[in-house]
Amino acid sequence: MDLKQDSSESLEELKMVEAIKRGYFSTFFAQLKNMLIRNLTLLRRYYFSTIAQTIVSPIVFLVLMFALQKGSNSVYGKSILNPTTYPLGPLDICRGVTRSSPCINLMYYPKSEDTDSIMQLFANQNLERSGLSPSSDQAIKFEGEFDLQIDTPPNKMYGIVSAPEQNFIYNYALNNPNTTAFGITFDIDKANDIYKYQLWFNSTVQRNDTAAFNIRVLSLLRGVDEAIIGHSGNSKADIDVVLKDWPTIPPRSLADLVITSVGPMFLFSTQMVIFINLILMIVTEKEKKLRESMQLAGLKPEVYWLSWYLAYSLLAFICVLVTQAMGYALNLKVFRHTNFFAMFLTLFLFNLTMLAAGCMVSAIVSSSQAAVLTGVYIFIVGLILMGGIFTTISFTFIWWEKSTTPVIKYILMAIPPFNFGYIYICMSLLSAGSLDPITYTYTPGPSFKWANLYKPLPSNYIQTFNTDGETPSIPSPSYMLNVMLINGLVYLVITWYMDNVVPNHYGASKPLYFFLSPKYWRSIFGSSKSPDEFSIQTWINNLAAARPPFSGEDPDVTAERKAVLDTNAPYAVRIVDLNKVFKSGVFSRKKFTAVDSTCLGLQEGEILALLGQNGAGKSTTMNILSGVMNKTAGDALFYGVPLNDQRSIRSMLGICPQHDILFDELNAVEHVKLYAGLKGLPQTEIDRLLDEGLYAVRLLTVRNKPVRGYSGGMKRRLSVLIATIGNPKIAFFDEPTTGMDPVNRRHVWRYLERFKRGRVIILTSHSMEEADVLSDRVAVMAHGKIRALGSSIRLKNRFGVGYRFSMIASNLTTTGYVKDTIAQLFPQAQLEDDSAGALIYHFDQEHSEIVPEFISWLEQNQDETASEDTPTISRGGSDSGTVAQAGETRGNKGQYLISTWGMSQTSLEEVFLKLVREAQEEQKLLSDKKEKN
Ligand SMILES: Nc1ncnc2c1ncn2[C@@H]1O[C@H](COP(=O)(O)OP(=O)(O)OP(=O)(O)O)[C@@H](O)[C@H]1O
Repeated sequence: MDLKQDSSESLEELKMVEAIKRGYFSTFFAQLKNMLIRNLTLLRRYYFSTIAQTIVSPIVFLVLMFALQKGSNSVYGKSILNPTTYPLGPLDICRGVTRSSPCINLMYYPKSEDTDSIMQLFANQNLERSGLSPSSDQAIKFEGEFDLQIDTPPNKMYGIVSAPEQNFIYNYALNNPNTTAFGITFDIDKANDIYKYQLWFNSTVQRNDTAAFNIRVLSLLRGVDEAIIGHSGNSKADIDVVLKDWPTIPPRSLADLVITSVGPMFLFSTQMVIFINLILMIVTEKEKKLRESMQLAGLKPEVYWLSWYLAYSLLAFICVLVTQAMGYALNLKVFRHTNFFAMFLTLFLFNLTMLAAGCMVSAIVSSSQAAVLTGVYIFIVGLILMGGIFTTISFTFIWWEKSTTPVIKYILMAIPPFNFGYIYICMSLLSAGSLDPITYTYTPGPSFKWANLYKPLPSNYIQTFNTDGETPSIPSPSYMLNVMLINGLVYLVITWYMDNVVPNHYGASKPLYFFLSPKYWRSIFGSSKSPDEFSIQTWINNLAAARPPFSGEDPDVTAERKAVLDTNAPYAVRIVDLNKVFKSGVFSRKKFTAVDSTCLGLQEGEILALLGQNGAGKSTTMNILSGVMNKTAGDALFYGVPLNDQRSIRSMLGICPQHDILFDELNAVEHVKLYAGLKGLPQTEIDRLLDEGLYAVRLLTVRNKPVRGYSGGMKRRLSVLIATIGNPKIAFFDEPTTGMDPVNRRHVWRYLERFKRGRVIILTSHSMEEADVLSDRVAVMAHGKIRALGSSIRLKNRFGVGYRFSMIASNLTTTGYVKDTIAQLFPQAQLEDDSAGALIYHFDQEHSEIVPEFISWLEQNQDETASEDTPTISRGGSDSGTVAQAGETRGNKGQYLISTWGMSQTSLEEVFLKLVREAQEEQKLLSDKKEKN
């Protein structure tokens, strides 16, 4: 070993050891620096999510907050220049537990001459003030005695009655809640003109509006004070009033107030799990190219969407039923007292609409990371929106108030959660009851019937902020159901549009106005031009841009270029002047040609191997031909069908992509059934595939194992089998045997060899052996151009480096003699190697006629006995085509100059390397020239 090199390597090692031995903190900071660089690079690469997290997030939520504040300000921010006047009128008659149930207006104690007189006076003045006749039902009359027991609720409307004892008023109100509007206990010192009384009112009574600050209490106070003054005759009488609330006991039934106000938020959240999952499933399939793969197998996009939509609708259906069952089980009033079908329709339609919204998002978003992010965004925004709007019932109806700009209402109605929340609140108010937020008055709900869907909520349930006293004209729940239906339909239309115009993984998309093109509709409804109507000549004429041969182009490639333009040539596949130009970056104007004017004609039963170094343009060519990538120029004709008629072409294509596109959770049998089903194969053919097909690619024993447990080679074999399902007329195999062991590779070769009959196959490979064994013709690509084309033999003959002979001299002393003799007899032979008696000679291709003569010379000079135990030397690559070997019995022996010899012809690999080297030199010259200019 070289000492110098040895010592420098040791030095390097020492430095590394030193570096590793650095202190904890220096290592810590060095690692931190590297990880920070990595993380920031990742954040830059995932710019979509980075922008969403840092910029979009605060903007969206603050705008939302701002909008809610603006909505609220539009109510509270109004100046009230003409405030409403509230004249202090008479005391209205009481209302019982419900509006029409019996009640007592006023109960007083003690019963005495004074109190009777005061109450009588009060009744008279009140009647006068109310303008009612004494016989009116609305008049509050002085009745004196009260004829009911403490535990008997009133059976009619009582006016002013006296209580039989001190605690009667208190106990009666306690035993019969919400039946007595007011109570008064007097403490009168007539001698000194001191009139004290305690006024009982009920701050929780339903509908009686008797809270301390209520106008009814004021009316009563004023009336009683007037009566006292009238009774005493002294306007300066000392009147002292104490207000006291009734005792309260909890009502027998409480409103599900929390469920009313937060119900929309919670039911929205229940649905969002399904919504986010739908987006994730569809986008993940897009990201993994699984959808593309199924579409290549003939799956119609509309079927794809519908299949997901229906599958998730089923989940939504179950989710809604479980929600309702839980509502019943938990005895929630909003579920129990709402018509089952009305609730089901509302929940299910909301789910369907949200699923349509999910499809729309999936059509726009391309990565699973962005999908989750978008789903979570929608969830949070929806939650805030629902929290902001529906937790205060008045906000539900504010949008229909005259003072609210109608445009806000229309914007909100474009969002399904808003429409759902509105319907839910209507149901809830009628079924779960409601509580007046100002008076804390509970209103029980009568229940929500099917007919209520078609009627706006009764005005007494509508809570508003408005100050003009007008009840807003709100829509019926069925109107909002229709709006939700329209939401869903609009989302589905946007899904269809976006699915067509948003570029797929390979950057292919339709123009923004695609739906205006009759060609699009023809392709959907299957009336594309039949091959008979199609004129190849016209097609070729339209491709007038077909380029002239490149300077220095190989004559075989040029000949092919001409041949594909010949309409009489019996090609099943014609590729004419195919081009693909990529932009170097999103914002870059630099362009890069990945496929450069490719022309190829393929006949039925032919396998063409596309060879080329990494990045030569093989996969790009395959992707364009498969229709997943848009071409920049040129075209291809498959059995008379042009490339843009993808629906027709896909029915005759079989594709094995470079990277396995398989469903991890499905096994081989399920894959075969899926793709066979998409191709519409009969059951007998599916059964045949499951037996013979899986056997041919050696997957029979693992056919029921999920693909996630397959080795790389197994996955590849399954991909090969899938590409052959449905007897495609044309099949593309992009590196079909990569990662396979030699045994399985041979099984696949045998399978493809049988499969090629009556079809056209294009395969790419990095295995020269594969190309040699399988292909009828080989096309070598470099820098997007086809450099050489022809059978493997032809390429070897045309581009081969000739023949190589290796030999070992019979002993070391004869080596010099052998060399001299060969130099003298065969001056064309070039000595390539000479070490320890082993000689390697090389004949150029143009001297191939001398080769037989040289072989015969070697045979004559070989020591037969020595050859038996001397290993044969063969050079020229593992796949070299050795045509002769030493050790055979020969006739006339010469001087026995050599003990053994071997010969090899140029391998395809050498041809390939030579062509690639030439292409690289050419490319370098070209770029040097560009740089100089
Ligand atoms: N979507 C794309 N955007 C930009 N450049 C691309 C895109 N796809 C491929 N390329 C570029 O086009 C060139 C050809 O790529 P292609 O995948 O066709 O090569 P290949 O011959 O199949 O290579 P390999 O043997 O490694 O699969 C490469 O330089 C590649 O970087």
